[in-house]
Amino acid sequence: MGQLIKVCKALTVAGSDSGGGAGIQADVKTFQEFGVYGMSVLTAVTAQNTTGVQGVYPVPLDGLEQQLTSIGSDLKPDAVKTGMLFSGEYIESVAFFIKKFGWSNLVVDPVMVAKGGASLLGEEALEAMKMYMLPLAKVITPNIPEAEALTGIEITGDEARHEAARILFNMGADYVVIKGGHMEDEFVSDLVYNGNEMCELIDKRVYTKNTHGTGCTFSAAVAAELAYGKTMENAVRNAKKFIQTAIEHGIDVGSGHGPVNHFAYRRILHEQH
Ligand SMILES: Nc1ncnc2c1ncn2[C@@H]1O[C@H](COP(=O)(O)OP(=O)(O)OP(=O)(O)O)[C@@H](O)[C@H]1O
Ligand SMILES: Cc1ncc(CO)c(N)n1
Repeated sequence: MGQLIKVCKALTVAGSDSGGGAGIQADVKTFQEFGVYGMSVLTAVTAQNTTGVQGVYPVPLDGLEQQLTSIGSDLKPDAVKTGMLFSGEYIESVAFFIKKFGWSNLVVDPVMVAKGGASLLGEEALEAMKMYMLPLAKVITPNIPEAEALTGIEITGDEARHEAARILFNMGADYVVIKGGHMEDEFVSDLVYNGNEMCELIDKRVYTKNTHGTGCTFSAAVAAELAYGKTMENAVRNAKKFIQTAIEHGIDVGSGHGPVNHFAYRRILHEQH
């Protein structure tokens, strides 16, 4: 007779990346690495590889809603992460179901544009993101261009980044993490704001072209840690360690921007023991 094991569960609501480095695939791989049971609701299928995005095919709205209902009627996630949400209409629907099922520990990664420049969210969706998703978020994890789009502030230095964090906090998230991968410094700093204190998570910049999926992986790691009941402070600190190791040991596949290494953290821990 098999033994049944109780596990923590995390759900990602995002787009599929056929190339396996970002989107749903990055999220579920990351959940697995953290020992969390991963579930997924697809908003869209992207035809994508390390050289870019070749196509975006949304899942029909009723298909999105049925997936959310299927999860909600049977499996209660301990944390939920959203990534590519495709459109304002889809955002409104996802927010409706999150409220309906009372899901908490929501990590909103406001994915807008893929690294190569392809749009993953309609411009009309910005208002829906602010109106429906941010008030539900435990944490929002924009990169610099996303923080700029949501706040209307040009982030040219620390002062502006702090101001953007305050504005995002006032839109309703309990915590704001503005990721610093897009800045050019020797160290990469992610700014964390809880409405009270600003704190920075800092590590050395890795000079590599293999950074596909960094944002998805970081926010999925935060969700996995929240699913375990970790505090936000510990969740973001451990997620930063996880992504740093994954970038340092990037994977050599494809001819373009290769993916980060989702199993590096576990491998390295094993090698050390
Ligand atoms: N070259 C790098 N070296 C070290 N850490 C990095 C590097 N690039 C990004 N990071 C880290 O990776 C995480 C994601 O940051 P980034 O700003 O790249 O997100 P993103 O733009 O949303 O990523 P994505 O390409 O998936 O959309 C952050 O924790 C950031 O500090
Ligand atoms: C499906 C998907 N979601 C998110 C990103 C952001 O990197 C991507 N490239 N593809």
